[in-house]
Amino acid sequence: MSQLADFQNEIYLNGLADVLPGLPTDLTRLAGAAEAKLSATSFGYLAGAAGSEATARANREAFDRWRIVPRMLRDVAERDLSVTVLGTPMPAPVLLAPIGVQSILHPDGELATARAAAATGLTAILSTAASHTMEDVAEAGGDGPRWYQLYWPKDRELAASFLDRAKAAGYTALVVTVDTFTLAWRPRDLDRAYLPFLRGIGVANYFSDPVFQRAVGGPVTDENRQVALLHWIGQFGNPSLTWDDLAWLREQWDGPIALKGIQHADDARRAVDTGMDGVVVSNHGGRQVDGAVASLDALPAVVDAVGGQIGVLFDSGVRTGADVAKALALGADAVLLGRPYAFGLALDGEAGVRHVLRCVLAELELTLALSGHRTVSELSLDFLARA
Ligand SMILES: Cc1cc2nc3c(=O)[nH]c(=O)nc-3n(C[C@H](O)[C@H](O)[C@H](O)COP(=O)(O)O)c2cc1C
Ligand SMILES: O=C(O)C(=O)c1ccccc1
Repeated sequence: MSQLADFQNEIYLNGLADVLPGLPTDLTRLAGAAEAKLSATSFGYLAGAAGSEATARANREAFDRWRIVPRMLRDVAERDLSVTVLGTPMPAPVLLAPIGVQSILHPDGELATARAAAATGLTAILSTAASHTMEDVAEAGGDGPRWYQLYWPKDRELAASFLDRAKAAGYTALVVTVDTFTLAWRPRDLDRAYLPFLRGIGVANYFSDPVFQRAVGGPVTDENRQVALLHWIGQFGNPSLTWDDLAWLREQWDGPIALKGIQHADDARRAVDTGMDGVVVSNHGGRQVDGAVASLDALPAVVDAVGGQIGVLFDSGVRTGADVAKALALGADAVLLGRPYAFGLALDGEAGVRHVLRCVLAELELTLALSGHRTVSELSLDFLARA
């Protein structure tokens, strides 16, 4: 029977106070609620995007241009949305996108996110730029599945150290973000001259690293803090990387690897050719190249190009369960949820993230069932029509 959609029954039967942390169930309303709670700088960093934010808007508009065409009388009594993606079994094809610096949203930051993900059985992808160390986040997540996102630093030894630590802490798959070797032109942050890192947020995994510490003359203290921050700025991204470097990465990590930030079919094919296990079709939520194509519009060509040889994950612009269903119908194997769960974190910590995840999963299952689908594999382009 239905499991993920049980959240709906729980709300109706047990009442609002017992089930909901007072947050909207229309997930498109989360941003407004979070804005009222956060400082202008934190909200600006989270909700903002690159340039005129045209690509961030385009991500949403692309979803609106597809409409679902429900099918009837197909016996959807037994539903099962579970899938296995890059070796990880999941109750539904939804993961938590890597979002750095989460302590600007809530003091528990990534620890709360890891706990909420574990409670719902979903996989959280931890950012290299997390505000808590990957070891502490792994402990918070307990038995829950976890993947690690790499921001590939200039120093290979530091990169290798990150990967060793991630392996030791039980992260099973690696997501390498290739669209952000530097932050883009982001007016909301520029107008306030706000960067979390310069306030020491998002550097926990660097400052705690033995290779990093060696480079700054020992553990980071008040004395060498400025040196450490400057070293971080110099190390964070590597604009010289090419496809050839992936061979080295492949040697360092024996689990699955996915490249995050792929938009072009030829890049997706190169990911296959270089032995990657997956790609994440993403424009970083419109935060990098303003004017870039909507991520959903880039998805079909990538799906076509890889022809099932490797996994295709998707993010940017997903806000509701129906959005997840649309991306799956267009060929994604799974979808990463970004800002929505971060809004939940800002609003109510672990409970807020759990709320958002449960709403998305319930809405996804109801959308599929009410449209005549029992499993994710039954979805096809037939599910959609152009608006
Ligand atoms: C505040 C914030 C921080 C982010 N930090 C990272 C990060 O550390 N690593 C990364 O690969 N992507 C990062 N992303 C991008 C997300 O992983 C994801 O691609 C994006 O949020 C998806 O778009 P959506 O928010 O519209 O769903 C960040 C996004 C936001 C909003
Ligand atoms: O803000 C971002 O989009 C992002 O990816 C990032 C990069 C470095 C540190 C924290 C977040």
